[in-house]
Amino acid sequence: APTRKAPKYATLVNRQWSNATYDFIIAGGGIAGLTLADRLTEDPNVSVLVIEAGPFDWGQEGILVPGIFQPWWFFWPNLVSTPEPGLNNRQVGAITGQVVGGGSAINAMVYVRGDTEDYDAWGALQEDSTLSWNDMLPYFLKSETFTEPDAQFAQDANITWNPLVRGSFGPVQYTYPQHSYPGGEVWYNAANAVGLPHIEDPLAGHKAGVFPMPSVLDAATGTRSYAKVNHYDRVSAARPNYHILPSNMVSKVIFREDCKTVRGVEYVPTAGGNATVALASREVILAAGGFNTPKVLQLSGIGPKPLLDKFGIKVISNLPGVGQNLQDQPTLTVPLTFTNNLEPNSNSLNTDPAYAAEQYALYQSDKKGAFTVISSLGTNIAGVSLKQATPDFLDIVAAARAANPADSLPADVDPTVLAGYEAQREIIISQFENENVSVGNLHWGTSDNALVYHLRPLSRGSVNIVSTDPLVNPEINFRTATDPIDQAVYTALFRKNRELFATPEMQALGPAEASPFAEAQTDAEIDALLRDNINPTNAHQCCTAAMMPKSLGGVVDAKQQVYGVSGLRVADISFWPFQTGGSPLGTIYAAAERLADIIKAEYGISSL
Ligand SMILES: Cc1cc2nc3c(=O)[nH]c(=O)nc-3n(C[C@H](O)[C@H](O)[C@H](O)COP(=O)(O)OP(=O)(O)OC[C@H]3O[C@@H](n4cnc5c(N)ncnc54)[C@H](O)[C@@H]3O)c2cc1C
Repeated sequence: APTRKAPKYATLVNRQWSNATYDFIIAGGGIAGLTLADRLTEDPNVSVLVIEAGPFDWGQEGILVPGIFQPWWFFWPNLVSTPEPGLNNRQVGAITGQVVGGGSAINAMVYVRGDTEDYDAWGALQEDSTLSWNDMLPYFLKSETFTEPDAQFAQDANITWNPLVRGSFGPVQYTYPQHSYPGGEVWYNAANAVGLPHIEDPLAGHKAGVFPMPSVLDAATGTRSYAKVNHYDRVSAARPNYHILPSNMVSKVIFREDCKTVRGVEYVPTAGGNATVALASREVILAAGGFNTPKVLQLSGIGPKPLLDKFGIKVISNLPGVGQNLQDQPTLTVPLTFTNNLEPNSNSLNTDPAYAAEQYALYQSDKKGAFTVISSLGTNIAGVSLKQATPDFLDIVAAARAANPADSLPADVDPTVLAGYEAQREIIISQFENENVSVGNLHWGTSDNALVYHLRPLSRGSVNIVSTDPLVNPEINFRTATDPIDQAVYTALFRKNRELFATPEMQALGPAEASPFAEAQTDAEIDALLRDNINPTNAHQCCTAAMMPKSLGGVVDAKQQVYGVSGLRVADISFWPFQTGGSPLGTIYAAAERLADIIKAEYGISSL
């Protein structure tokens, strides 16, 4: 591979010029984008431009301090779903970050890897893929540094871990919040009492049981460890070859005369204005997240031909899967009242100014206390397998197998997309049978609501452009709860949450579900309640440019290269075939580390 001198520009590009040339241009400076940019620019001869739709944050406490958590600073504006057919046509806000660092700058910092079966199945779905849990584990370790909590605190807070699955040298810092509320221990014991055992290490590949949540908290500073800090600030001073252009949106990928080989990108100011072209001598890498990567692909002529034809976009590669296969991890907030809740709890920072002042002083002096916890979240969570959720789990499995997969997708679905869904569906149903694999999470932050998460939906949604204007948001249709099996699984999880709150441990606190939740008792009543109250998104949108064979509606190959063109890859959460049982951030960092090695090997790019 040719080696070239890096251009001598200021590291932070804050002006634009036409036809600037880089080796790699990355669309989107979120988790995947900045991880790749960092690793590729380890070689001083490789130049990288990251074009990011959002601005740099200005170090506000709402981003840095978990207890002050104000994610709305950088929500992508005006993102709303279509009326959701499975949710009584409710329209819901769709959330994703628009800021340097992407979701990592505003997320809830919960760090939980997926199950071993997830990564093994992703690899098995794709020809020539080496992807598996064993392949991913070294990249999890490379991506992160775990700081052990104080030994006495760990013992008191049920924190245990297996050092073999915890990294020590990577850029992403994580530890545990240095705080626990008394109600958290009660809930922990109640979870044990309903058959959810203590998990030694939720990062070891299984987590069907209860555990304290690891958090991407930098133990040294007490602040959020996010991609801007761990993959840009950490290295930028020494990397004149690593540029970020903030507040600009890639509108489309542009191609050479052969209509196949990538030439660069066109981009526009996010606030509106003229388009500019930047050229990539090697590759363009899309890392714009689960909603926007498919949008950029479609605007570039890569997507379902009928959609592209509708907007008069020249078809570069007819890939019916682009923008399909949308999945999230729906959430349900169960409102609660208590006659005898313990104080302090996760509401106390809001209701008790003296407590808040004392905790803030403790945070400032020792990086400990309630401000190390994301406000509104507690510190414990429980993964629940379908068998743990309901003794009738095999009935749900049988019903899922008996159903016709085509009934779960829109009538006009492309046959390849349907074939891919059928393959995924069988994998997910077999996960339902596995007592080690979680299908949901239960969480109580110790105040006035409990959360029930659905991790492995069978329903599939879509993201499709509605305009050729790059500043217009795509149409987002989650199609949550359109598959009846999802409702059966969610009902089992909802009942499991009730079982937990009915234990003597929790009953001592006098909890009651608020109306209309308390009234819902039969399966039919719970089904109706869920349709009125499920939030289709936990901001974990994924899988809209999936790594699967083209015959299965896939968009990228085993090296995450987009089918039908050369010089274009997808690095972000869009490449996932289906959701894992974890929270996404750790998998995205690790997968980007893995992709960086794939690209470096191809071009002979050196590492530090
Ligand atoms: C409020 C919130 C809470 C969350 N909580 C958790 C949690 O606790 N744990 C967890 O694991 N995950 C959590 N997540 C999810 C997690 O943060 C995301 O899954 C993750 O950030 C996705 O990484 P990514 O690299 O795929 O994309 P992102 O990190 O979303 O980065 C994509 C970037 O691309 C930019 N972009 C988009 N379009 C363009 C374009 N056309 N041109 C240029 N730039 C573009 C965006 O502005 C964004 O910065 C949460 C997310 C949110 C929003």
